Amino acid sequence: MLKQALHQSHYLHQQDWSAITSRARIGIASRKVWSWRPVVSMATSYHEDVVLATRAVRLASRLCQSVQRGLLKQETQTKADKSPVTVADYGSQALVSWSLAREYPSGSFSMVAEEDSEDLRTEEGAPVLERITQLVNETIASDATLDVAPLSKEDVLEAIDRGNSEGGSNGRHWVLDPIDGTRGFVRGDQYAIALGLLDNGKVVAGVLGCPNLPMESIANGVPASSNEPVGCLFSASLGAGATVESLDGSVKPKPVHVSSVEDTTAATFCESYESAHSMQDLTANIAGVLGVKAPPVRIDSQAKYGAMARGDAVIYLRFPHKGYREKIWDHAAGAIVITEAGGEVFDAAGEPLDFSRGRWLDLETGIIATNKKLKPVVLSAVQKCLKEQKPSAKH
Ligand SMILES: Nc1ncnc2c1ncn2[C@@H]1O[C@H](COP(=O)(O)O)[C@@H](OP(=O)(O)O)[C@H]1O
Ligand SMILES: [Mg+2]
Ligand SMILES: [Mg+2]
Ligand SMILES: [Mg+2]
Repeated sequence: MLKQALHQSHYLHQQDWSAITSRARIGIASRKVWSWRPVVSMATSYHEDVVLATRAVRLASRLCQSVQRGLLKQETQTKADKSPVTVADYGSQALVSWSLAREYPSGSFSMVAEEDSEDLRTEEGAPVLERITQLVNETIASDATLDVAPLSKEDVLEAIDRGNSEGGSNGRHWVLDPIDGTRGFVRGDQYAIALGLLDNGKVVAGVLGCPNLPMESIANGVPASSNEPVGCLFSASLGAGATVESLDGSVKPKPVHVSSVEDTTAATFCESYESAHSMQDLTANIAGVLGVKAPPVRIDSQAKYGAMARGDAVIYLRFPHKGYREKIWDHAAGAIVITEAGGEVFDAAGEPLDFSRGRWLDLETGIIATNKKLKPVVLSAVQKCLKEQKPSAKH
């Protein structure tokens, strides 16, 4: 009902919207005026949403960086689904949620996010919650632009649980993966803070904070050391293109474009570092059919989408093992960064990903990203290899 009411208010206030200059819109938006937002249309600008998302992702990135620097073993728990979750996953979700929700009138904020507070509300979770609250407050206190009272443990739990929306095809919903690539994070490798925005079921904006991704190309793998700054922030919004800037703000945003390579033998591909997340024998077959010569670039998280958006790799192949269901937060921000950089993200049927169905993505076997020119030939190689796959290894 609430979503329906908000949806209607977008229509009611469309005239107000068009009367306001874009400069004023940004100023007003940051002063918590949201109810007059229009429904998605060609004329809709999501610039101010990107500004808010960027601020939230930068804040969360600082917490993640600080935890990764001093990562202690006891700061990693195992969730029931056997994926690791750290105090940084929770802390990042609490910070992004807190940072965004304070810009909305009470009750009008909706977010679909990976984590929830259930384990933190148990006796065993009490010290973990204590630590998360401390990290969240340290991060807020270190930001000179934020002059607010410290959050209580209850505030932190509430902020985490604001991510419990079911999303769907109506209204606006933020989509958050507070740490994508937790395994990479724990290993000291790549991870991303991935924040997208859905408007009536379509991803309209996205920000990817990649604290360990070098600003220089990783086409030949991630260099062990580099003089270039490390830490990228990719952002995109519908019709406005995609950009990369440094996470610390020292390098200003510049437009990014996917690779224009048209010859698959000159193409490179990327995939998950974790072989449990994608069938690497299948992706090797697909690469073989395409005549790809270079070995795959294997990195964790949606940092792959960011790297691809600036041309570091030409094709992204992801084929989870049988029974795995993809979640929207693992792809929403990355998908818009790629599409706004001129690429395409699709499943094995060639269909774009459908983010309108709730917390899960229902798709036809696998996720593929590449440039528009290569889509048909990559798709045909994918379909050929899937057909030839032994029935036992099939999805
Ligand atoms: N068996 C599996 N198959 C495919 N993806 C999986 C998986 N188990 C976990 N994942 C997802 O893969 C994500 C990491 O992506 P990548 O493989 O590109 O590094 C994880 O995100 P989290 O780390 O946020 O849990 C998780 O959602
Ligand atoms: Mg996880
Ligand atoms: Mg994830
Ligand atoms: Mg995650």
